[in-house]
Amino acid sequence: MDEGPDLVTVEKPAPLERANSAWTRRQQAVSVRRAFKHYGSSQNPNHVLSNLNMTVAKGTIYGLLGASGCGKTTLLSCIVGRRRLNTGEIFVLGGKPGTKGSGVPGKRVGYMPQEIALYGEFSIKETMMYFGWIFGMETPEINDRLQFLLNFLDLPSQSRLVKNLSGGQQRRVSFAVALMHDPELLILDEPTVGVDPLLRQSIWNHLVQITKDGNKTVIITTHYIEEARQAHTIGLMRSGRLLAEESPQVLLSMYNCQSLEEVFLKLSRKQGQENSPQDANLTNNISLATLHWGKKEEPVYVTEESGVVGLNFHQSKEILIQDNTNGHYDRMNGVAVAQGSKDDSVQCDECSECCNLTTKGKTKALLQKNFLRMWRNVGVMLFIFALPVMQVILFCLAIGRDPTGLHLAIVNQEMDWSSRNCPVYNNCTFQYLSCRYINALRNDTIIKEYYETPESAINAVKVGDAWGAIYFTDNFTDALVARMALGRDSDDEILDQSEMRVWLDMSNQQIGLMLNRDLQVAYKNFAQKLLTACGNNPKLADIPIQFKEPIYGSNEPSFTDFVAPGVILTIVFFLAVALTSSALIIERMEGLLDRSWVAGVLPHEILFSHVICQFVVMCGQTALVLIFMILVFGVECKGDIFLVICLTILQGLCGMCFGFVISAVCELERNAIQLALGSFYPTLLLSGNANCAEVYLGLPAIDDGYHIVAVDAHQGLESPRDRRLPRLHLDHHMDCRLPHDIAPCTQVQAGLN
Ligand SMILES: Nc1ncnc2c1ncn2[C@@H]1O[C@H](COP(=O)(O)OP(=O)(O)OP(=O)(O)O)[C@@H](O)[C@H]1O
Repeated sequence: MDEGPDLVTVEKPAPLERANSAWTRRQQAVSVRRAFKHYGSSQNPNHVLSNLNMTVAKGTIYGLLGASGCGKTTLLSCIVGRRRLNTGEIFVLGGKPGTKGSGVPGKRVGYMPQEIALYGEFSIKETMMYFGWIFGMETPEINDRLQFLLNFLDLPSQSRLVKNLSGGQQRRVSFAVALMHDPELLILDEPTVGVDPLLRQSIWNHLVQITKDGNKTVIITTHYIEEARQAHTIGLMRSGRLLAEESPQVLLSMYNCQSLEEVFLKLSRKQGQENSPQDANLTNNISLATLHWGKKEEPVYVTEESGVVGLNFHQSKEILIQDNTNGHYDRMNGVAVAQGSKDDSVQCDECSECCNLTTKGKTKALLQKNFLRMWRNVGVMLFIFALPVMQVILFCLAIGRDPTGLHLAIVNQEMDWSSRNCPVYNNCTFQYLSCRYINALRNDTIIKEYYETPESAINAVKVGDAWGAIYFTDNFTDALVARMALGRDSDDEILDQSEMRVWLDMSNQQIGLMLNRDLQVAYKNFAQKLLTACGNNPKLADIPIQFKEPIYGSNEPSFTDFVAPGVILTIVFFLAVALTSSALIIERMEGLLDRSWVAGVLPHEILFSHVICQFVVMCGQTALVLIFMILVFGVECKGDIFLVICLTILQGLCGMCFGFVISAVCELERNAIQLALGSFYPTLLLSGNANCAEVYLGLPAIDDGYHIVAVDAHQGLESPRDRRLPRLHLDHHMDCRLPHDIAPCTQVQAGLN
């Protein structure tokens, strides 16, 4: 039985060697050392990369193969700087990804993620423009490159929208984006899925072509293992480790296999057998060393340098390097200083770029992206512009007006029920005062329905046919006259008979209070007219409180005007919350944010572009809302309109910030929607905008001025106890002829005349 190849352990390097090895690592396109990565909490981690070493030489195609879920995408996302390792080191193009001046993420890499990660609302050309501008390319240059890529990848017309393309076409557009700026390092996560064999071959040919001169490097993952034969190196990955890292030819001959698939299966089986629980933490180097390689005499090279895993690793790399037409090998070994200085100069340029907040191209690309996405989405456009207008119209039509058509069940035992005759006298006649009072009730809000008995009227209220019932006794007029004439000498019976009795349905507080108010206002009007007809001062009908011209507002304030500012602010605030709270989430979920970040867009640039876009939208919404409120519905604006606009926009900015917080803390769109909706009432109620809250909660939108009148009149007239209080007061302290008589005096005066 064959024994595995010997493991050649390399001694711990001396300081100079270590410096050299660090230098050598920087010369590789990608070098990963002792990489560990897990998802989830540290208590319950899901280990994805376990002590992984990987070396990708410059100017090569590196095929990363492995079963689904073995960690390929995770490794690639760490290489492009989208994720961080838990421990370990990565060098990409001489620098650590994510550090200033490394150019990674940025235009030095071209990344094609596994998901499509393209804006569906964009055409192919717009997609290319977007990424081209981000990469700092000029428009004519982008156009040239676009033509080449359209032909090369056999793409449909450049004006076709990405969302209308087939899955395979979308993948090709995604591939074209990665190739767009002709990057130094191309990272392709399954680019050939859904691509026909002919095109797949031409893609591979292209990759071979671009790596020929040694300046471009490609890392590619694929599930079509056999197509990876065209790669210079193959990394076979399993369970977060590299089982082998070799050239395809060496692997095939080493394992005596016809296909790479067989090699992979062999290696996987071996690893499965060898990987007992106790050696699970050993490095992949050691587990490989224990494999039966079939070439007993050949040692496995395990050096920190190569991160070696397979046989003859260092050799195969040398061959590749020597193959490079521009003498890369020589430079690496002999002209190290020159190479180093080249890298330094690259870093320096990048540094000066880093100092700028953003670039013109990125700003242009991001702004155009945000506006185009909105413009092309009919739902979003309606949401942005039609919704606020609709809300304003509904508010102005539905809120602040008195309800109309309220049925009132009237039982008037003074009138002739059979002929329904209820005569109304407008002179100083004390007959049928009940009919005169009923005539004073507002006809626009109250629909008068006559009933024969109090029981039937009350029943009408109970079954919902009327909002209230009012009852006049058969000698109401006489009792009222006697009450006015006798004043303090009136007995209980006179007082009782002279009262109209009212039963209201108060289940709807707003309607109940409004009817209450109208019944009392009608009494005031009735008394004033009677006093005037009898030659008395109608003011005697008033309660002795004189409301002067208000310091602010008017004596008859409009409820609509009162609530309008709150409604305007609420509309602008919550529309801003709704628009921003999911903006980032959708892009994040579709992998669009990741792709833009890998292309070199920074978080503050994304935020800035959204703020600008949202600001423009908010200005439009503010203009629409104010035009409809003030110009169309005549809501009064007495202050400075400029201040109104500023305050409204500031409120919108608050909504936008709140939306961004939601966007940042929520992973899924539905969580964001839940949080945005759930925050509606707490925000409304805690913002001090109680009037607005009243409207939204459906609380009575009763005019404050009337409310006070209603409360006073209520205290003076309704309950027997309250009714006596003013009288006692009158008995001891007041003369009814004084001009400041209180309400009961009105009745006395009216009766005396
Ligand atoms: N964001 C994440 N949170 C938690 N676990 C994750 C996350 N992303 C990936 N994983 C897990 O990490 C493991 C490796 O996933 P990864 O996507 O890197 O595999 P892969 O080799 O690219 O698979 P495939 O070939 O199917 O794309 C999987 O078990 C996956 O469930």
